[in-house]
Amino acid sequence: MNTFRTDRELLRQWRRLARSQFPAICQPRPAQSHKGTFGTLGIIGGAEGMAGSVSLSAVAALHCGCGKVWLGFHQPTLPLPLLTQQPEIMLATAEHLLQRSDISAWVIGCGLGTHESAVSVLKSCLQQHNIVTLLDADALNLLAQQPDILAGRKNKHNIILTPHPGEASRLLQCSISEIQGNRNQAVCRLAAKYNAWVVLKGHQSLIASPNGQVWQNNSGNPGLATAGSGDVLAGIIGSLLAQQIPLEQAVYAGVWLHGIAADILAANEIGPIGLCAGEIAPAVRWLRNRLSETN
Ligand SMILES: NC(=O)C1=CN([C@@H]2O[C@H](COP(=O)(O)OP(=O)(O)OC[C@H]3O[C@@H](n4cnc5c(N)ncnc54)[C@H](O)[C@@H]3O)[C@@H](O)[C@H]2O)[C@@H](O)CC1
Ligand SMILES: Nc1ncnc2c1ncn2[C@@H]1O[C@H](COP(=O)(O)OP(=O)(O)O)[C@@H](O)[C@H]1O
Repeated sequence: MNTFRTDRELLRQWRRLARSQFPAICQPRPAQSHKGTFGTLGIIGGAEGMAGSVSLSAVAALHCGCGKVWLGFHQPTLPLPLLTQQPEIMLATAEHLLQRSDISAWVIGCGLGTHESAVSVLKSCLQQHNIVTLLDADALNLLAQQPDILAGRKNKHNIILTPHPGEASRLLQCSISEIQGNRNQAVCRLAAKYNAWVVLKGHQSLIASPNGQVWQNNSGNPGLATAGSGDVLAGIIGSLLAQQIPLEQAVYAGVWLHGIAADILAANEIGPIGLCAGEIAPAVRWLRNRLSETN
């Protein structure tokens, strides 16, 4: 199941790059490890009609190696079909999940919606918990509408924003063409405005640190331009954060793994045309295991 053909030299190059730039994701699992060793990711979003978005994030997070995943749906009752699709994932309402104190990292926003009730869920997440938190999709749309949402937050350097150009244009109140016309400047402006880590997604995603250092990712292909692919990225980065991979490496490596997975899939005749977001996770799992092999 899910074995991918890859050119040996290419795999050697990926190993070299990963071991030099993000060594923490290349470590084999210690023999004495248990599920608690690899952290618990809490994912909040999935309002009515959008349960698929957080489900994609959660499945990707498990395939990327975190120990446990909790899904908190922004719905009064749980969407039951998901229970059978991936029974490893633990389910709760957003309200209940936010009461837990055993979460190692949060991802919030995929399919969250932008109603008033979503604002209070986002505020609770940011204010009750001071651990590393990734904001995507509707969490970014809410932040664009209410920039003071982050105001009560003690530590903003453990906040990661992952806008696509449309979300970036809302956050900076400018046009998408202005963002795309100078992506480097846009990602720096976002990092400075919110004093946070920012991934400006798209072809050659850019990552800016809160102090304005920019890194460009070169993996990936237009197969990733498909519904839910950003939700998968959020799950991958969240998974690495939950595993206590240092924040900088988790963000860089998450973006890189997501892109290489799409390249592996395309080389195996899965896309780029018609690649589905749910197909990315098994390729990420395969790749992480190849990177941690000793030869
Ligand atoms: N299965 C599911 O439940 C899915 C739920 N999703 C969720 O649906 C919600 C809304 O997503 P929508 O796609 O409707 O809204 P978006 O805000 O993502 O996109 C709306 C518009 O923004 C612009 N835009 C988006 N990406 C762009 C880019 N890369 N470059 C230039 N312009 C761009 C386009 O004009 C686009 O029509 C989010 O919360 C998201 O997480 C989506 O991720 C898709 C899958
Ligand atoms: N042409 C492309 N080349 C490389 N990566 C792409 C391309 N188009 C989209 N992507 C990647 O796919 C993901 C899309 O995310 P997003 O727009 O948030 O999707 P969704 O909201 O449907 O989940 C991002 O990680 C982005 O960098």
